[in-house]
Amino acid sequence: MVLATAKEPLGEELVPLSAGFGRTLTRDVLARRTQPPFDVSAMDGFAVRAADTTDPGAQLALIGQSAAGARFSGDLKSGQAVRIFTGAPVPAGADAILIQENARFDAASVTVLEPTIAGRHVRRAGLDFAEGEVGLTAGTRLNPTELALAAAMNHPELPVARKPIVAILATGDELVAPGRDPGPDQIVASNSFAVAALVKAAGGTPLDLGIVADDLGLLVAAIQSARAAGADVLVTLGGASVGDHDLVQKALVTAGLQLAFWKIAMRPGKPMMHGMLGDMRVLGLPGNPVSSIVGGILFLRPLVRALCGDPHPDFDPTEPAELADDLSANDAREDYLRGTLRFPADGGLPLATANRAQDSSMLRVLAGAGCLIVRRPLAAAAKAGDLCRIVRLDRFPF
Ligand SMILES: Nc1nc2c(c(=O)[nH]1)N[C@H]1C(S)=C(S)[C@@H](COP(=O)(O)OP(=O)(O)OC[C@H]3O[C@@H](n4cnc5c(N)ncnc54)[C@H](O)[C@@H]3O)O[C@H]1N2
Ligand code: MOO
Repeated sequence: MVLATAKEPLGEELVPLSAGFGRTLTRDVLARRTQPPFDVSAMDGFAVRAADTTDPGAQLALIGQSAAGARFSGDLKSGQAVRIFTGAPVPAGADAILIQENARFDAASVTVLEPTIAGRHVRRAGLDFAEGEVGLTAGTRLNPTELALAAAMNHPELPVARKPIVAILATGDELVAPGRDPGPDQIVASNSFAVAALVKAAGGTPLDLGIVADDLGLLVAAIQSARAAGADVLVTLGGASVGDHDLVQKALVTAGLQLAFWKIAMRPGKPMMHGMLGDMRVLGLPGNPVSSIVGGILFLRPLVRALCGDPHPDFDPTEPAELADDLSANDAREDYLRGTLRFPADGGLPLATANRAQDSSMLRVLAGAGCLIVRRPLAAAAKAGDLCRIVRLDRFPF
């Protein structure tokens, strides 16, 4: 349902290559030229006709030089050689390179020490790609190698999806920003920093709306400020449950939210909500730090990827592992247990151990976790050695 709100990328912009890393292409990118554009030497040595080198000791007349960026413009004939360097155009009439280690030479002549064969050390024109070929496809999230390829294809800038703006609103009378002096009943707000980093990692632009107290009027004003700022997505943190001070849903509805769902069969993250407020997507994450971060990984990241035009935003973030310990049967909520990983020396599947403490307030446990162990709703008890699925936290993607 969340991804259904992001069927199309948000729009296109051209960015210079230097700003392309991590951006998602909106179109196929075709080669604007052929690479290499001409036959090129792959080695330092001599351009020759291979047939002239079959007899060790054969002597060839040295008639000129071809360097990278400055070709030899004449024709090479039988019995002749041209001094050549890596990256230089192979002269017309030559069909092979004799590397200099296999020759003796002076200013006028070359003596063959080892024969070469036709085509040896010659990179043919178009070896890498030809003009008009598709080098990169729409939906690609640009990595370093792809940026280099785009440059080689002679593109100074690339068409990419506009970055989604994700407004992040922390709620709660008890919250103060890090580094302040919390009052006697207050705690330090932490969730926004994780959610903002997840947004960035997924390719969006986080917009921190700060902390708003549990006050209907203030909440409605903050929600409206997200719309005014042009947010594509609003993430609220906290106030999602059923308590008297959980006003976020009421404020969202007052501001015009069309609620799509509230509460899911998941632990952590049960009181999650989602809907549309005009054309702004809203994800209401629970306030417990672990709940908001796990919800961010499983729901917000795919949404941001979809808005960037990723053709597979719903890819499965889980991978196989082996349970290191027994696990008891699960209840009706899909569970994401914080766990540690060990990697067997034989290169087999990682071994996952569920942490004893699983309270959704415990950030130190989450930060020390290598994975989330996924337990399906109503999963039967499991034994050490059983296969399981994990979401790795020690590396992307998440
Ligand atoms: N009677 C019921 N009570 C609760 C239920 C329920 O089903 N029935 N669900 C529980 C579950 S599960 C969760 S999760 C929490 C989530 O509730 P809220 O989204 O309303 O979250 P808050 O009450 O605002 O906060 C929960 C907890 O997290 C702290 N918090 C909030 N925001 C932040 C932040 N930005 N940074 C750090 N910590 C934050 C807050 O102080 C609370 O301790 O509801 C259960 N209750
Ligand atoms: O399901 Mo709530 O998110 O754990 O504590």
